[in-house]
Amino acid sequence: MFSRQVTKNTSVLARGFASSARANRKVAVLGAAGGIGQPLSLLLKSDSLVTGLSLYDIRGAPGVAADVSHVNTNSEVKGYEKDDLKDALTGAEVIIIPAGVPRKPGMTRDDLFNTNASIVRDLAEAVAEYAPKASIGIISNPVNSTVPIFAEVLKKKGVFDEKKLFGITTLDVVRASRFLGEIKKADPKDVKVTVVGGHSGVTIVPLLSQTAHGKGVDGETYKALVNRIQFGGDEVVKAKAGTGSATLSMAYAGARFTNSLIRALNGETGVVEPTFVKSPLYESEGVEYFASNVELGTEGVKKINPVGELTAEEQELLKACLPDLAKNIKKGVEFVNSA
Ligand SMILES: NC(=O)c1ccc[n+]([C@@H]2O[C@H](COP(=O)([O-])OP(=O)(O)OC[C@H]3O[C@@H](n4cnc5c(N)ncnc54)[C@H](O)[C@@H]3O)[C@@H](O)[C@H]2O)c1
Ligand SMILES: O=C(O)C[C@H](O)C(=O)O
Repeated sequence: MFSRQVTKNTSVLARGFASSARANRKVAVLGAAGGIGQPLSLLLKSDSLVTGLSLYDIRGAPGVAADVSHVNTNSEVKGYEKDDLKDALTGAEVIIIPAGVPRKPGMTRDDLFNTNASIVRDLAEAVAEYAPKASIGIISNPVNSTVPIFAEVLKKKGVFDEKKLFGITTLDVVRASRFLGEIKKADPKDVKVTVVGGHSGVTIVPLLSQTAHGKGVDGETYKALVNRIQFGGDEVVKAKAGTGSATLSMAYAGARFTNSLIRALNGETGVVEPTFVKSPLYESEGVEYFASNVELGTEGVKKINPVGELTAEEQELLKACLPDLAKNIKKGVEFVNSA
């Protein structure tokens, strides 16, 4: 799937680990029996960089694990459910979390807060206890709030490392690349779009001017494209008519992010992914977490790239994003600290 990377991976692994044991890259998926969790687990099983898979869900993960474990790649797969979180997390180096409820038509991501905030908080407590040094990727919505929730729990437990906590916003760039590719009749693999901000509605800020294909898009086409990137999630929620939100494209995006993270942890240089992290970029405006292109390294976040030059339209988009994002972040922080 990630063939270009895989070719590169092989050479990096060959260089970095030829004379030693293969790096332990055990990945835990929390929420592994869900709409995202199942295809994500399959994609991770087919990633040669993943050496072990620990699949946890409150229900159903042992069945998913038994199924996925028959795929003939080298990694070990184990399934855990109910109270087995300790065993699921022990030894995990990367933890990807799609646990929580998805939207139904008419809902915003923030409407999921009441249910998902406590799920994410409880999982964070377990991670702090059983895998405090792991790198963590959060998929559960609302990402703009669940990442701060996770961070606050880790801070309270004294194990927060801002280099190792990521909100997964890869789906926004996957969509942007596909939608712009459709308009420009270009292969999406050649269409790289930077998307910054957060992961919901107007907090999603595509920077089309920064890509050759996006530069010439203007007028109504520009407006419609920005709207489609910002509200692509709603398109899927509506089409699924009450049965959930994006699962397959999210699994693809989550597997891509995980593959990039592991390549960087393994020592590959120049690995850049967009992700929602603790960021200095707009901290002075009360926005403590922000998604931008982030260079990943052996310790997690290596360098947070600035947003670059913006057009007047993009400045307007950013102006609309920041207050909403600040509110979502504050809500997450207060959820943990007012309890
Ligand atoms: N970041 C993104 O771009 C993005 C994209 C799509 C969906 N999402 C979000 O991902 C989440 C999951 O979506 P889905 O479609 O897979 O939902 P789903 O309902 O199909 O699956 C969620 C799974 O989480 C499990 N779960 C619930 N509480 C748990 C807990 N405490 N520990 C472990 N597992 C638990 C459930 O049993 C279920 O199997 C939603 O919040 C959704 O909004 C985020
Ligand atoms: O739209 C949703 O609720 C799920 C996800 O955040 C998405 O962008 O598809």
